[in-house]
Amino acid sequence: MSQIPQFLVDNLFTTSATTSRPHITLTWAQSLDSKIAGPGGQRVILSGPESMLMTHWMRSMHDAILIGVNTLILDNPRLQANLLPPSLNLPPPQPLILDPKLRFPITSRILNEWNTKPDQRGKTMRQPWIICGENVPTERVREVEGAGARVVLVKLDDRAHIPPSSLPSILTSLGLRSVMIEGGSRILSTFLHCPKRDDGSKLVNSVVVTVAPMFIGEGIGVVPEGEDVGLPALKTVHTEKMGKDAVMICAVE
Ligand SMILES: NC(=O)C1=CN([C@@H]2O[C@H](COP(=O)(O)OP(=O)(O)OC[C@H]3O[C@@H](n4cnc5c(N)ncnc54)[C@H](OP(=O)(O)O)[C@@H]3O)[C@@H](O)[C@H]2O)C=CC1
Ligand SMILES: Nc1nc(O)c(N)c(N[C@@H]2O[C@H](COP(=O)(O)O)[C@@H](O)[C@H]2O)n1
Repeated sequence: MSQIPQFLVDNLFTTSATTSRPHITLTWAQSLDSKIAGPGGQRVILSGPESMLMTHWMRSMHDAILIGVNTLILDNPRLQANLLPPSLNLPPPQPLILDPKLRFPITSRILNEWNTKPDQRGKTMRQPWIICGENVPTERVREVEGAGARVVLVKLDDRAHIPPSSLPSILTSLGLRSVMIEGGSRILSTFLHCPKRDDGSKLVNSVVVTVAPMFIGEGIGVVPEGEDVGLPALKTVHTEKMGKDAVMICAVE
């Protein structure tokens, strides 16, 4: 797969997005028993090589990739599109971490890569941007910025979370036209439960799910236990077999 899979081009419409109306894609890989990780949040490789590569193409189609701070802590990801051919010189996606209390570990791999590979900046990686509550102590903000990340202060909701409805305006203020939200469970749940943007329009534009033919058993569900009520209806837009996996592109109704 040396170019973007055509079914993504045909069904995601990220290129028509603008900074004033950013495109939001929610995506994850799950087992047949609807788990995204093992016991205690242990990372599980669900995607086969073909669907993992497809995920990296999707990363490169969006201006930004977003995860929750627990995923950053548990998986220690790089959030790059490093499976794509380097010769294509595709602009790397902007990593965003939703981290209300600024728990971001400055020893994380994503920051280490940024600090130790200056020649790769803007080529294969971008500086991690951490979105946190405006009540975080200034000394902590300085510590994280001093370690090399950018900290973006935003208003929190009454649960001390970054309100999903406000993400579009945060993206607009950061000059980003599209975001691919990769998880984890709590982030997926709050975005799925929040139908509208602050301006009243639909929050999530696309949902892309990789289903791997395996059972995890005990583990982390797509949404946390007890939060599987009140989820929106989805409409299948396209289904594609990728190696051993099935990939579904859906729209929120
Ligand atoms: N298979 C897959 O595709 C993927 C699997 N995963 C898995 O998901 C697991 C982690 O999921 P989970 O523990 O739920 O953590 P998340 O990654 O969803 O992070 C949750 C944290 O994000 C912060 N947060 C900020 N804004 C919000 C908001 N609006 N709603 C909810 N939380 C918000 C909170 O931090 P605070 O508590 O500090 O307030 C919260 O505890 C890992 O095991 C990882 O392996 C992750 C991504 C993809
Ligand atoms: N698409 C997909 N398939 C899986 O099997 C996964 N476990 C994940 N996890 C997500 O990818 C992140 C790690 O990616 P990198 O190491 O940075 O390439 C991880 O944090 C999850 O967001 N995704």
